[in-house]
Amino acid sequence: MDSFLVFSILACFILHLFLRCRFSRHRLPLPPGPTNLPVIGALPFIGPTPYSGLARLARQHAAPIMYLKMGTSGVVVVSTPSAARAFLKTLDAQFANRPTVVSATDITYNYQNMVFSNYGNKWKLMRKMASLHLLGAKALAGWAPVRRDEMGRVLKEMCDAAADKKPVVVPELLVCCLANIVGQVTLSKRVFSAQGEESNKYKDMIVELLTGAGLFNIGDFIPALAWLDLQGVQAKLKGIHDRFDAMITKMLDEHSATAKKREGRPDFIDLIMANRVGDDGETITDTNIKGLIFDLFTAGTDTSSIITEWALTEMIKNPQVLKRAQEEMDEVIGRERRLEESDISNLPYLQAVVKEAMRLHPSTPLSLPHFSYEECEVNGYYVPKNTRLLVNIWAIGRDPDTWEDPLEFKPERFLSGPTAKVYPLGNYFELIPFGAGRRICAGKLAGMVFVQYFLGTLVHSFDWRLPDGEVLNMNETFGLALPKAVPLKAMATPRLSPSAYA
Ligand code: HEM
Repeated sequence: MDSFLVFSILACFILHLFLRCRFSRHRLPLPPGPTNLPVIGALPFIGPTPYSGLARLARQHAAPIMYLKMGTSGVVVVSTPSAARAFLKTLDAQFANRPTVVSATDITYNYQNMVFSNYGNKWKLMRKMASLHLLGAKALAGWAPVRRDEMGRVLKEMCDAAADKKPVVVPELLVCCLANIVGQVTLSKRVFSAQGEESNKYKDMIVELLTGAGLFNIGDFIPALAWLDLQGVQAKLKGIHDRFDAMITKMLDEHSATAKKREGRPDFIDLIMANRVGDDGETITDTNIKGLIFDLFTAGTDTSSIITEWALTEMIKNPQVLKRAQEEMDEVIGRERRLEESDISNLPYLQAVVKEAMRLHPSTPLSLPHFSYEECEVNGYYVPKNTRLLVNIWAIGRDPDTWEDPLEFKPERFLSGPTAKVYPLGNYFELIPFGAGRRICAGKLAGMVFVQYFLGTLVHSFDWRLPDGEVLNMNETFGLALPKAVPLKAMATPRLSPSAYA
């Protein structure tokens, strides 16, 4: 009897604590933010470029953590390093899901890819396999020869253009090269024989996809209106998905027809197929495999190309930066050979240039949306369940309390002074171009190598100038990614011994 009484008192006490906790949380205020209009919420206040519109609203409301309604959906936007840390470190597990949005249904194979699947066993298995066989440090080192070979082909194309006194369109060369790298390591296939009409069509398709996916689609925020597809976004994305799916299906068919030729030399898809069941019985399905291939071709090509293009553009705009980077490379590498990946650790100024480009021109300015199914409390605010999280990477990189002269391109800030030690792989919330926490970019190591190796090679191997009569255009086009509005077209003149390009 006594123990029953003690148990009852304890149970009442716990229930009381639980209710009090719930009750008091509800009495906490929501984070500050703009007025929410009925049905449309704060959508009209955001403007045409959401990353800068949301940064402006956060400043106006003094709200590093800002809450607003986009349509009928609750959204938290974080715009400073400490606000990002509060969500991507302290509340990371809770916000590690992705929202379900109508415009993503097709392009994610109904959320069966890695990028858009919810946090759970399937996602963990896909990430583990990707890290083990493709994107982790050891696997990445294994395909360095593919990167070297593809970069060599780019150099030859550029030398031909220089001999013909023609300019090169930098993102066209880079995306073609990256697609060929991803194709080879994933499916043992060079996707394009050379940069040209086919590869440019592919590039346009990715740009269209990322622009469409980044648009604030009304149907995603007011689900009752989704069937109307008012902006035509859903139809457009479905069209792009169908084209991509046809390309992936064809590549997979060829892949299985050529399996014998690869015996003893498995590629990523061979390895996934051979290890598709996890320890807990979770299985990577054929649809997951298609989704993964889709992720690698989309997330793995344009992102690195965009940052390399911006970095080179900033160097052409700031010739003293270009000159200092070339001097460093001439001293470390000389002019008799081209840059190798193993040189990068000896090129601190090149590394600083890359970090500065990632700070000022992050390729995914609002990262990818996160989602929490549970309510929570953060810094004295109440955040309801079913809230989306947008991390404003663009605003964090320009935060005036963190960065001196935030709008200036100054790689030197990463060589000495308070921000010298900042590194962009998720531990320093001042610079998170790849995000942070559990959902941090699965290809972050590859992304770093791509940008440093490509940029370094382009700058070491060529002198750069704009075609006569042209001026540099620094405008951005917003989508999920943030490319230059006008692709960088420039004259590249070889500066190494001819044998270095062989
Ligand atoms: C400089 C280049 C790159 C940048 C700036 C970048 C940036 C990002 C960002 C911001 C995210 C979202 C993180 C989040 O949700 O919090 C992401 C996710 C992802 N990225 Fe990258 N990325 C780059 C290169 C790559 C490459 C080369 C690959 C693969 C070949 C890749 C594959 C992925 C995948 C699979 C995800 C989804 C991860 C998940 O949801 O678990 N990325 N990336």
